[in-house]
Amino acid sequence: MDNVFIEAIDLTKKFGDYTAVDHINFKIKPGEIYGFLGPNGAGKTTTIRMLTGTLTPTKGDIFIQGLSMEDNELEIKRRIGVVLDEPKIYEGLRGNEFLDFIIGVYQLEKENVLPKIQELSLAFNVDYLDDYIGDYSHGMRQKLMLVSVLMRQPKVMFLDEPTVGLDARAARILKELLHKYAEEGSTIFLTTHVLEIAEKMCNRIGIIDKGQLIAEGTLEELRNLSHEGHTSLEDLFLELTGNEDVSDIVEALQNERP
Ligand SMILES: Nc1ncnc2c1ncn2[C@@H]1O[C@H](COP(=O)(O)OP(=O)(O)OP(=O)(O)O)[C@@H](O)[C@H]1O
Repeated sequence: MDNVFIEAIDLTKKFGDYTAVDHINFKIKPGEIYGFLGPNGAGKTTTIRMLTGTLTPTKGDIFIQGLSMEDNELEIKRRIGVVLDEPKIYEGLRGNEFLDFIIGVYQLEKENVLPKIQELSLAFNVDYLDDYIGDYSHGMRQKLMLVSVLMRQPKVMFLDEPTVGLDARAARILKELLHKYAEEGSTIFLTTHVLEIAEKMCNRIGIIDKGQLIAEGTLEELRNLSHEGHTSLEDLFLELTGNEDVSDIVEALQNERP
């Protein structure tokens, strides 16, 4: 168990009669950047919410660094870092007040963490820490959340659509940083529906569709799954999720133009 940082066993979430996540199993090791890929409504956010302890599964187990979520939710929350798609942060605080708050909550040593804040702020062009969060754009909030998580260097990180709202420069910096953290032994679980991101950032990819994990592997392994000989992740993704006939749809839409 000790060489697995994130484990989902038979993970299931039902909302009423609807099964949003359907008996999912995976194991993610230290040093892996695992991309969780799927079309809209496939169950990515629901899965990440269960893995981070904000949503209780209907069935199944979660282990983070060998600790069961059921018995160790608080300790797991202390250890992990989470950046959600729509960061909900205190609008009435200034950026640096929010970071101070996080330093207090996690009882971090200021002298260790302040240089990291400086480094990360420089990397992500976060030069607005004196301003109120309420006045930030989505991308500015996203970058503040990234600073607040990365400054702690958690060994297990969950990022929901991490590049949405980031400009090209910030997205590139994030990619480089995640690779560096993975090389140092951290595990990163990220969701995306941007295939290029999965292709460039992740060393293993799981594809979820209608709540089920329909394929998993390195890009190379996934390519070998293609019956049609697809080599691009985009074509492969469309083949596996049964959405291959998009060209017909696009053509039909073009024909509808006045
Ligand atoms: N609280 C909820 N109550 C009822 N249904 C929900 C709830 N949360 C999610 N769902 C449903 O579960 C399914 C999976 O949603 P989820 O947000 O996990 O998808 P996703 O893969 O993250 O999609 P997207 O890429 O569009 O963000 C959807 O059909 C959604 O409508």
